[in-house]
Amino acid sequence: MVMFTCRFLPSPLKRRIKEISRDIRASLSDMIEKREKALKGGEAPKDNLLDTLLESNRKEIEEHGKNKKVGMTIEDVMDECKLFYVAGQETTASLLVWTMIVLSMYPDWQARAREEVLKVYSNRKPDFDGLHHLKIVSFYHGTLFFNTFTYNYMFSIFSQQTTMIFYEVLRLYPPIVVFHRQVHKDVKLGNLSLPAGVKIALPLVMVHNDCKLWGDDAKEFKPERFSAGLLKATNGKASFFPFGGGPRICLGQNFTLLEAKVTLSMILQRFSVELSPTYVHAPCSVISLQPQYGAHVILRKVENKKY
Ligand code: HEM
Repeated sequence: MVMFTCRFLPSPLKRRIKEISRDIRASLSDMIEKREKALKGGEAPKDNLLDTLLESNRKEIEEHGKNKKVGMTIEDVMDECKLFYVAGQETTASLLVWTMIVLSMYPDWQARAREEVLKVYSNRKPDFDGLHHLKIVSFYHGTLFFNTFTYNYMFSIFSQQTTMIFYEVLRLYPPIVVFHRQVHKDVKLGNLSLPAGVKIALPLVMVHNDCKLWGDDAKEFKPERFSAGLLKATNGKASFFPFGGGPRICLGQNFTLLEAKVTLSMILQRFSVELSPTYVHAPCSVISLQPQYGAHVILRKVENKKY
């Protein structure tokens, strides 16, 4: 994979990428070895992704001992760890950065979100139960996606709470702006006939900003469009998919919204945020969507008697 994607890069850069890839592999392999030894030695699994993977793998192999095809290899475990890190870290950071920028641009929404956070948590550390009471930051919704399979899948594993502000940020500034797919067999899609093997790109950022789908105010930040739920906001159309869709939909979407809600709550409890005069609005996609010249925002401690 590294070889393929690096084909057109200058040699020193290719060498550096290979070095980094080797270092990551070595460090992961070392961690896995240590945890495997500890688990085999009877230590209780820790509550983290690596131990969960190793433990479930061990049980699977124990149950189907003679079948060599069962269970993950160390390479598989390493790939899963890398995938979760890459898929989860950059994207969540992008969501939070754009949220901070947008709340600096819309102080009224910032004030509404802070008021709600302080009402629910006061100066306490945000906990899971309180997240369900965040109406501006979150709301109850029926979810919508492309097909019954995905709908059921989403419905069954994700809580019904999501985020008005975060959804509007994800609509206007989706961390991943385009998906790629390869057609496996000849298929007719509307007026298009796609032969097997063709690669297609779906620029979701354009769909998210399309006036025909979202109305004349499509380019404006209006979290209230999600106030009655996703189904209502999209009018039943597949016009909002920051986490992809179908069987390969993002595994971390519920987790990321939870993580982002806790982080935003903690920031709003303590700080107000405003745009610096040096901020230049220039979204650009470098793996994830980023503010090209940085997120120049000014944080001020909130005048809150509780602090
Ligand atoms: C704002 C945050 C996030 C966004 C916008 C996002 C978006 C996406 C997108 C667009 C996909 C591809 C879906 C497709 O091809 O249809 C994806 C896949 C994935 N995401 Fe996320 N993601 C986010 C956070 C996370 C987090 C926090 C984790 C893990 C903790 C995570 C784990 C994954 C995994 C494992 C996949 C691959 C699923 C598969 O191929 O079966 N993501 N994500």
